[in-house]
Amino acid sequence: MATEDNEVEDHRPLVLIHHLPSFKLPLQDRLITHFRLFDSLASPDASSVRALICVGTTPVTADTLDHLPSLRLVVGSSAGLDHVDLAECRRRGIAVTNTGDANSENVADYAVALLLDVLRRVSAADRFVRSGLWPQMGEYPLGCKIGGKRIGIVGLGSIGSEVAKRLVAFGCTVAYNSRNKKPSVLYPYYANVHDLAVNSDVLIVCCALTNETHHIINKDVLTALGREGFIINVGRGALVDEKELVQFLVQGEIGGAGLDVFENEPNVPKELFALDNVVLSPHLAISTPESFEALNEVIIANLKAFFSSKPLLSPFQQE
Ligand SMILES: O=CC(=O)O
Repeated sequence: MATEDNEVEDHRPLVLIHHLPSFKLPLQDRLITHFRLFDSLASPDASSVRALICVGTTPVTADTLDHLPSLRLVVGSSAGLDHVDLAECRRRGIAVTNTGDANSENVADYAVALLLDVLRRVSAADRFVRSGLWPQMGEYPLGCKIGGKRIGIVGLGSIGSEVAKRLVAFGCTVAYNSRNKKPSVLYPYYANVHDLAVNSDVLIVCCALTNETHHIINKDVLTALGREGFIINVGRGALVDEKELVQFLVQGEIGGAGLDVFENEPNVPKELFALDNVVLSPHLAISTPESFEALNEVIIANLKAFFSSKPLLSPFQQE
């Protein structure tokens, strides 16, 4: 429609891209076809905006929401939403979406990659070759077989289920812990993580970070996992008591770890750098071009549904 001064009226709904300077939404340019974007809480548009995209783990706090009196939707660009004050959103009648299961396969692949790397010592072998040590090779420390390992999955949501499927194909056995036993799942269920650890060679942490799951992997669980046990974390850093984990690794009281997430990202405890039985990764488990496509689609679909008063595609549901 043309306005009086012949400018074309812009019907694209207004959306706030909420991000820390260090975070950028992959494929953000594609959103511009559908939405009018701005990215500052200080903008005059903040008072009227109804939907916000939260980029990465940028915090959405009560203070953020105070700038946005008309806000009715927070669209998360991650599966985990521990950086969003969900209780405050609920109190203010603001709906929240996450990425649903759009990236579960990518994250599950990465959990398995970390597990293979730690147990078969792939990154350590790579460092060994690159540092020119192969010609003088004496006894190279052996890795261990994947098949037959008892895998304990902490959080059998869509990521955990994909991990289970993959590791069963490797000949592993799977058991799990989650808030509730899942009636349709045949893997053995342990109501607490300690008992799961006693009966596992590897713990794979895939659950959401909440008040209940904060430091769910603590000293007792690490002790139960034992010197031959391994831990893989693709959930959130604070699911593991990182200080304890570092102590256990430095003292050789657990077998090794594959970590994509840390308690105080991007800071990684320096003690881990010297350990060949630890694989470190900078919170990359979801990051593939395919996953960025899927992420973009789910964000657009949620926003379109919201602005046309249809049911949201992936309202956040706690596992
Ligand atoms: O960490 C990544 C995610 O929660 O999607």
